[in-house]
Amino acid sequence: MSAGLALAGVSAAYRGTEVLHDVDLTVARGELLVVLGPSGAGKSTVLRVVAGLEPVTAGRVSIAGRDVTDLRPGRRNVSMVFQSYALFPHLSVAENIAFGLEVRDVPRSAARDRARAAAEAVGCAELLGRRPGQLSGGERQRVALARALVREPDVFLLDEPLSNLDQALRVGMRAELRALHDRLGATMVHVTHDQTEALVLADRIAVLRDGRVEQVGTPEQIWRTPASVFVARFVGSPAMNLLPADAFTPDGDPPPQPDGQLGFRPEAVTLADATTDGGTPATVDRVEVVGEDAYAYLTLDGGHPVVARVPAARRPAAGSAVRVTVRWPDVHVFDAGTGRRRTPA
Ligand SMILES: Nc1ncnc2c1ncn2[C@@H]1O[C@H](COP(=O)(O)OP(=O)(O)OP(=O)(O)O)[C@@H](O)[C@H]1O
Repeated sequence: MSAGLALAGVSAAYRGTEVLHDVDLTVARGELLVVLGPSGAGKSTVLRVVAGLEPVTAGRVSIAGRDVTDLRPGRRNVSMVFQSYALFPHLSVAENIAFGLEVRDVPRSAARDRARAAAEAVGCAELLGRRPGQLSGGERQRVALARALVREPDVFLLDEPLSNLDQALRVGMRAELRALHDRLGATMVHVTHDQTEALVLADRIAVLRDGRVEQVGTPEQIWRTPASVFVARFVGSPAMNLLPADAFTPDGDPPPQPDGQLGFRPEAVTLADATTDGGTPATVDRVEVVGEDAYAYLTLDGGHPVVARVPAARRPAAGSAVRVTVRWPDVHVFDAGTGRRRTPA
């Protein structure tokens, strides 16, 4: 794997309080890595450390095979796109895009040509004469991307660039961003707290929790074999069900160590009439219909809550009694103490 970016044993602190702890991450050249985690996990700090905006307290950062740990931001050849877009309001779109080039002494006419090419690449060439105040959120986002692009960086750092857009625009821009990545063959690190965005966009996802890397894997690995209860519950909506092993008996042959905590996704749950044999008795507390799907919120006999995803056309009625079945192959077993995965990957 040729190295686009590597963090090795990186720690970082704000005013003496460590917020990144011994982070190891590698991003291959041309790879799109999404850093996913809840608010405060340290996602932005990872980007700031790579960009050189925050110093490390331990570890090394290298970009395109070059150790940049002690280099100032301007010498690292990275471009960062912020959630706020950070455009200069008094400059035109063309000047905003070219700004990074002019401070680098690129001649004016060359800078103008490159700004136009970057604007064309992200579909905002018709906006070059406007000012940021005259743009929609989606248009500002394109301009911010063009400004990152024009510098031809070794690594793009994207800090929640889609979070200020409405849902429809976010979905559209997400696909465009992925297409742009593929066209450029760019090395990108994209930060988000949105698990769907991560699953759709990423080559690989790094899940961050309290300043530590909890798991790194392809979207499929993160989804199918979450390494811990934290990852299992963070990815997927509604969240994976989690029960103590003695509260519930799945169907079929159990794995070698069926004790600990059992996790299963809402879509792994089958509901049957209360009069059928087998399964665990439960009561339906409430039902939410979302288009073709329905989410049934249940309480098992014994008091544990479970969510089931079923076809809306076959949803149970609130207040009714049902039987809940889950098959062992759909069950993830986690250690009750550490929360780490027990069932093999
Ligand atoms: N300038 C700062 N001074 C002190 N503490 C900070 C500073 N910036 C961030 N922190 C703290 O560092 C930790 C990590 O913050 P960071 O912004 O990297 O998290 P994040 O995962 O990007 O969160 P969000 O999704 O909310 O942006 C948090 O506990 C935060 O409060």
